[in-house]
Amino acid sequence: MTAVDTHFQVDLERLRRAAEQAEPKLLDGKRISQALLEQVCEATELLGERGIVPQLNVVRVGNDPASAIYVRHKIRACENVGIGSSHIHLPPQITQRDLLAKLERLNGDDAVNGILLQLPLSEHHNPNEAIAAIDPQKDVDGFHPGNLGFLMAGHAELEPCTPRGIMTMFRAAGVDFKGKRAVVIGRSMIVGRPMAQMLVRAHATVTICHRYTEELAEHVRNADIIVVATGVPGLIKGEWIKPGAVIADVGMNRSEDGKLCGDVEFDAARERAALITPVPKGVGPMTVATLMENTIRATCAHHNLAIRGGEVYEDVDALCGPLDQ
Ligand SMILES: NC(=O)C1=CN([C@@H]2O[C@H](COP(=O)(O)OP(=O)(O)OC[C@H]3O[C@@H](n4cnc5c(N)ncnc54)[C@H](OP(=O)(O)O)[C@@H]3O)[C@@H](O)[C@H]2O)C=CC1
Ligand SMILES: Nc1nc(=O)c2c([nH]1)NC[C@@H]1CN(c3ccc(C(=O)N[C@@H](CCC(=O)O)C(=O)O)cc3)C=[N+]21
Repeated sequence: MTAVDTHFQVDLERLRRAAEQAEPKLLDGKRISQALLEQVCEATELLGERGIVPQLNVVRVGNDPASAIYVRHKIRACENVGIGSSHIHLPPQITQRDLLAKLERLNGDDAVNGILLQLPLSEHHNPNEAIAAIDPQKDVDGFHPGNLGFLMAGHAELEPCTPRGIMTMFRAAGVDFKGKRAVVIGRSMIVGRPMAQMLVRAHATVTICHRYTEELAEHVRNADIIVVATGVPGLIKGEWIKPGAVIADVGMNRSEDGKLCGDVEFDAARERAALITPVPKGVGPMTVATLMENTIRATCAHHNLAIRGGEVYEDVDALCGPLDQ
């Protein structure tokens, strides 16, 4: 599918069939993620035949309640697909130095294929330094500066899960990127910026908006593809949506009654859009499934294997074709 699929190639056709089952206008992340996880499961079975069990290690610092929920989702996903997991929960007051030492230990542990440092950390930590301390080959979040650099260069092995999951969902739904106007609202390192890179690589014309963007509504009105990741509920109004636009809503906002909602006025936007992700059951499950996909990729790379079309290949270099988009 893309240049980054050297070690594990997902069958897009199967994801397409899942996308087709969705309700009208719905970009059904839950359904597409299940089709992706099925393929991850098959990959763990193939690896299991060779005595290899992929292993993901999640490191969580402090007691952020949302982080606790997300980590639980990730560990449960590992259990469901046959990936081994462990969860290291560190106290909020752990020093930066001790945190780095923990990460170093995981880097050196040959049984660990993926390391995920759940964000946010505590106030006194330096997250960039901590992320940079993770072995880039185990960086299943794709946040290491080396991996982000490879992403910009067009050939990262491990890419950030949320934007990659959104691209997978778009591709499963047959979204056309070439020459289309894409607007990304939010410029974080974990979502907005890598998202914009992936869209531009797919030949969209990309605008990145943020807090200081003037006339946000005008940018959105012109967009064929809209990705919103701000954490501001209802920021994007339904009436701004160009008829036929495709929308991925990354926002995860919890209202007082405990309900989740995104950054887009869902009902009004759905009226006009061609496709829109719901919250929940949209981008979130794709993020988790892509984390599983990345863990397989890191494991295969570690063992110099490739999994494609239900087969395991040992001579990976011979498989690497020319870079595509
Ligand atoms: N479903 C999933 O899998 C995931 C969901 N999330 C959710 O997505 C949301 C964003 O996450 P993340 O990227 O980490 O968040 P950050 O807080 O790191 O970034 C938010 C971005 O939104 C921009 N922004 C904030 N307010 C406005 C505004 N009024 N107008 C325009 N832009 C604005 C900020 O601009 P500026 O840079 O100028 O401050 C910033 O770039 C959160 O709700 C988070 O919980 C995140 C990751 C995964
Ligand atoms: N190192 C790191 N990597 C991350 O990938 C990372 C992170 N830190 N910090 C926080 C954000 C947020 N994030 C989500 C993952 C899954 C759902 C998810 O599964 N959402 C469900 C609902 C969850 C619920 O019930 O609360 C859904 O949308 O259907 C949401 C958000 C990953 N993040």
